[in-house]
Amino acid sequence: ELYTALAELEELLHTEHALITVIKNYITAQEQNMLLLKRYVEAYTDQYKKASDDAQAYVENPINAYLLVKRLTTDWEVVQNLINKNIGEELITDFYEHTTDLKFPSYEDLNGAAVALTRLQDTYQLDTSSLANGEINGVKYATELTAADCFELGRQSYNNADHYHTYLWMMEADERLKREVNQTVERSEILEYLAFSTFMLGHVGLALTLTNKILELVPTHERALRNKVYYEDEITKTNSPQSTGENESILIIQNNTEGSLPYEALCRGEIRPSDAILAQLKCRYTDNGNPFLKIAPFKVEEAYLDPQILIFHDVMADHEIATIKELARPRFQRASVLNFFTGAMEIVQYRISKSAWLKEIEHKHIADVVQRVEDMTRLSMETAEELQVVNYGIGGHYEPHFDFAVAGDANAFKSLGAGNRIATLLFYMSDVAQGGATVFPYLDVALWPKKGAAAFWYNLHSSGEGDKRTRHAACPVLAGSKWSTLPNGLIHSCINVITIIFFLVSNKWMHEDGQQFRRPCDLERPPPEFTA
Ligand SMILES: O=C(O)CCC(=O)C(=O)O
Ligand SMILES: [Fe+2]
Repeated sequence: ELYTALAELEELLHTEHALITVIKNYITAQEQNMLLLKRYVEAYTDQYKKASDDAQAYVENPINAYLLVKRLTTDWEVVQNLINKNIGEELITDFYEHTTDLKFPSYEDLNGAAVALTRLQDTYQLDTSSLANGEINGVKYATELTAADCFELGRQSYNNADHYHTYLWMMEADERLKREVNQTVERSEILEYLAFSTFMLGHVGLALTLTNKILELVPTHERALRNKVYYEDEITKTNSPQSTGENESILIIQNNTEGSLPYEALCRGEIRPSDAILAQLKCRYTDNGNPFLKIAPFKVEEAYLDPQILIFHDVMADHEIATIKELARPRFQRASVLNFFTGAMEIVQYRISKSAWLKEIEHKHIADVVQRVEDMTRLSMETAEELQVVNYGIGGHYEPHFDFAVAGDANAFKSLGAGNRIATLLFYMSDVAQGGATVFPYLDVALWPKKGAAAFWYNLHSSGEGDKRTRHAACPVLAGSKWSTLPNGLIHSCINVITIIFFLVSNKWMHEDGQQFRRPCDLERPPPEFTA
């Protein structure tokens, strides 16, 4: 699976280069073969012409007689071999034998990439035809899609039973087909998918009109003939209105309920905290009381006050970022999520990225970063020595979630080692051209990734209870590549009823240590007016 991390998609360009080479080799070999065949046929024609002038005189010459026999025996055998020669098969077998290190995307990748595009389309409210023009928010990023490219997007949506996007992309394919000189797809095929998706979206009248169009193009189209009867029956049975064409298309688009989730408006940068809240936010230098930081204090920006969300600027150097990326690349695995009911780690559509874990002892740069986390947060890193490196793929995202385990859930606690995740520190290791913000739907806060910066917030109240206001999401990456690093599991140590139960069932309780002097426990509770 390659589409879930951009770092892996890059490798596909090597594959593409190898494919270009093999196709070129095939053409050269085929051309040489043709050249030889042309020479033979010219020689045959030449001799034949000479012979036909006077056949008898020609064969009376013993050399001519010999050559005639030769041409029709060994020469002909050579020619037959040239005609029969399967250059393609040889080249392809050889290609696969010698390029075992090349990565090939699978059909799941194709489907994943197509779904990602439709997700981006919804989240960022991108108009289908601009996207097909290779434009994202007015910036031209890619080449134009052909009718066949749009058709394939529609077909992938159809495979996922996503009729709305099937409809949008098949409409676009049909539009584009009208303008294509060398048509890349059959119109009847587009119309078939269009008819089916409009029917599934509840517009049987339009489905019938589209099916009639198929029959104008291919009067013997068997499926269309059957569907026509079915749709006509359906119209009489349900007393459905006849098609209104254009108006009905508008209705289909307006009735779409996808893409209207509130957090997506935050992803688009349409919402921000009130001016009253923003006016209170400050930037400052801080040494966190650490003498070591006196001459090089941290640059801290407040992104929100209650709960506090901080941005630390310039806390990861370019050379550290390069080391971390290099170490993580070969180890990427699809990020999974804990199933609270079964306790198993699962791969889910709502979290699309790849992760790798790096240990402090692997490289000085990692140890330096881990030490910096301790200096920044004043939390002990004893229980959080691993760094999780994340790279998001096409449309990669993580839908709204809490970073703390839901109270009362023994499985969730088990996965955390010991105790709940007290805080999250998120290093951004790349700028993201468009999209990819970390958003907090309950706070109207959006943090835009900035290379070398880090976001920090407490997930738990100091009582140990989860702070529901910290619910957050990673918005889909619209353009660019998003890399981030999270020290894993900053562990809280407040002993409450849940953790006591956990102690009793776990043998890892020795890890439950470290933060009690850094962030003392108290009885602070979530504000009563807030219910998530
Ligand atoms: O990458 C982001 O913006 C957020 C990631 C996140 O929420 C997580 O990994 O828990
Ligand atoms: Fe998170």
